[in-house]
Amino acid sequence: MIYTVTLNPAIDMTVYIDTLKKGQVNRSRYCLMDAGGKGINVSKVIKALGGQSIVLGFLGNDNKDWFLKYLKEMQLDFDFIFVDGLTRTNIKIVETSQKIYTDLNQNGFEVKKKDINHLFEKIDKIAKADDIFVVSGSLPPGADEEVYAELIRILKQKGAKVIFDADGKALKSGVLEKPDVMKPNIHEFKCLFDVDENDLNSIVNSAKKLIESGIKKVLISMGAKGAVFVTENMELFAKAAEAKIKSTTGAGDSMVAAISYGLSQNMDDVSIFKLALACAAAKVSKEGVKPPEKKEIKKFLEKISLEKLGEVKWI
Ligand SMILES: Nc1ncnc2c1ncn2[C@@H]1O[C@H](COP(=O)(O)OP(=O)(O)OP(=O)(O)O)[C@@H](O)[C@H]1O
Ligand SMILES: O=P(O)(O)OC[C@@]1(O)O[C@H](CO)[C@@H](O)[C@@H]1O
Repeated sequence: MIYTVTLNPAIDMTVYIDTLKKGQVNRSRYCLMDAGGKGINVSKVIKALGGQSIVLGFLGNDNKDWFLKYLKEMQLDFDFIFVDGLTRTNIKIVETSQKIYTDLNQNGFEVKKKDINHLFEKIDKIAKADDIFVVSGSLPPGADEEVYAELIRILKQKGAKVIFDADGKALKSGVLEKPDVMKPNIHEFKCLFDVDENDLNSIVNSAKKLIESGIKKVLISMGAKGAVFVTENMELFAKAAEAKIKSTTGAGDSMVAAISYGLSQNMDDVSIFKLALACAAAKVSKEGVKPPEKKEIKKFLEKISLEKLGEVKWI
């Protein structure tokens, strides 16, 4: 089974506006609301791919009804730990005139020590060998930066596979526990290594250090510039597939969905990377944080071309 773990979910409010004017009253053209947070977006795309997953993590008690209704309508399975307070609302501004995408993310509800202990106990009970756990997103206030590291330790002791996507100090401590797969974007990757984001070789050489440390696959996403995939056997680069962009939110999560689904189906690395790029392109073609449909993903899959590193001309 695939489990996605989201400790800081969010109601994503995507606001479409021609141009955002700072310091003025702005009126949106329209706005979409989605139940989000990284792992939840991953589960949406796993479902679109025809896979099954269970959403785990925390959810705020005070506004849980709307959120749960959304997940039920999407036919997603979930098993949350409910905590005091409101699940945060994150604002995603899409400026249609200039294609600028701005995120305004909130801190989220405060979790207590007992909530964290409950989470560890629950995951310790659930996890079995060969399960796949996606551990992703920011930590809510009250959760110390070691929480992901401890979670990865518990999961690895059980023999579960861990796909990890975090930022900052939580990323730095989690990486030491050697998750099986990592999907940092280039900014997150720069928390770990002092790389020049315009120099593909320096990115690959740093990713190889993670592979040498025992991490099996590292996918570094670079927004519109594409992505790099480094595994024990290969180093690949691909440009982002051309797409009519409606919202970039959740593009990285779609890649994580492809990796987890691909692993659950024993897909090879090349197929996993292609699927990740196709899922990302299909996602950015959707408004708000809506998952793409399988037929849309398939259409993009035909257009993905990979380049072996060494033959790449960097743009
Ligand atoms: N502006 C864009 N144009 C074309 N493709 C894009 C664009 N933004 C993202 N993508 C595709 O989505 C992939 C993931 O994007 P990105 O690196 O922004 O992930 P991320 O920061 O983890 O996203 P998120 O946190 O919103 O899920 C990219 O590698 C690319 O294939
Ligand atoms: O604040 P975090 O947890 O880092 O990111 C949260 C978030 O931006 O990630 C998803 C997109 O990846 C959105 O659904 C959500 O709002």
